[in-house]
Amino acid sequence: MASILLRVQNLSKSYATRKAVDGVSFQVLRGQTVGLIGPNGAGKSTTVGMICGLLRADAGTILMDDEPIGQGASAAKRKIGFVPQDLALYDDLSALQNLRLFGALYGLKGALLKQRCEQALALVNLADRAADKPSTFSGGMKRRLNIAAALLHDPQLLILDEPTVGVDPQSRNAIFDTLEALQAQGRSLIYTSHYMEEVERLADHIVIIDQGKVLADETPAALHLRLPARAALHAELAGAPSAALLSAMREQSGVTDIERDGNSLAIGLADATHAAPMLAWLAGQGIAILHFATARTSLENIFLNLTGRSLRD
Ligand SMILES: Nc1ncnc2c1ncn2[C@@H]1O[C@H](COP(=O)(O)OP(=O)(O)OP(=O)(O)O)[C@@H](O)[C@H]1O
Repeated sequence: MASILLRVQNLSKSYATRKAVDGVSFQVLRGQTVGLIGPNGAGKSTTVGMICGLLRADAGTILMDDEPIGQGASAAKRKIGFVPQDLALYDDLSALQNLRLFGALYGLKGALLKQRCEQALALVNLADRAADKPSTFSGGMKRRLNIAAALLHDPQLLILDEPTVGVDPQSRNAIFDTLEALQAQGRSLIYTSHYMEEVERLADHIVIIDQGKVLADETPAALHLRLPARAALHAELAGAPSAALLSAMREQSGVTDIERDGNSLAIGLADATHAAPMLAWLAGQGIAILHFATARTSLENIFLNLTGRSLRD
C-alpha cells in the first residue's frame, strides 16, 4: 500500500460570516490522483488555496510528508506545485523566458534551470513553441505552459484548480495527455473540477465536496456501487414501444428506470447481469431489436443522488 503524501484534517475557513470550508478531511497517497469535485462555490478553490499555503486556515491541519504546511516558504510547501485557475503568465516574455522567470523564483539557476525548463516544455508538448510569446497561444496552450511553470521545482504533488475551464475539447485532451504523463512519472495530483467525466477519467480517488463539506471520499468503483443503476442497456427497436410494453418492462427484475427517445430505449439496470435476461424477455414479447449495446453508467448522477441537486445549474 502506498504511503500517505498529503493529509488534510478538519480544515475550515470562513469569509466574514460565510463558512466556505467546513471540516474538510481527506488524504492523497504517493502516486495517487485525487479528484476534488463539487458545484460552483462548493469550497474547492479555498481548500486547495489552504493546502498550497496561499490562504490561512481558520482551523485544521495540513501535513505534507508528515510536515505541517506553514504560511512562509517551507520544505513541505516546496513539494507542492500549484496551477491556479487564473493564468499567471507574462505576455511580453517568450514561453521559455516565462519558465526561466518562474524557475528563478524557486531559486533554480544555471544548467539545472535550463534542464528543468526543457523537460517541462517537452512534457507539456510545447518545446517547438519555446521562443513564442503566450499571447500567440490558444487557451489550452497557455494552460499547459502554466502546468510547466508549476513543475520546475520538481514537486511530488501537483494541484490543478479547474485546468480545463474555457478550453476547447482538443486542448482538453492535450491537457489530459500531460496529466497522464505526470501520473506515469509517479507524481500525485489533486484535480478540482465540476465535470464528473474528467474526474472519472483521471482520478483513482474522488472527493465530493458541497457547501464546504465532504459528502463522499471513495474510489470511482465504490461510488458506482452507490448508484441505483450501474449498467445501462441501450436498445433500438424496429417499431415504437407501446405504453403496455414499457410498463411491463419496468416490472422486470433489475430494471431501475427507462428513458425513451423515439424507438430507442435506455434501460437502467441494477447491474450488467440483467442485460441478457432483458434482451431475452424482449425477444419473448416478439419485439425486434435492430441494435443494442450495454454500457457502464457514468458517475455524472452521483451528486444528484447524494444531494438531490445537480452538479451544474
Ligand atoms: N475572497 C472571498 N471573499 C468572500 N467569499 C469568498 C471568497 N472566496 C470564496 N468565497 C466564497 O466561499 C465559498 C467557496 O468558494 P470557492 O471559490 O472555494 O468554491 P469553488 O468550489 O472553488 O467554486 P468555483 O468552482 O466557483 O471556483 C463561495 O460561497 C464563495 O462565494
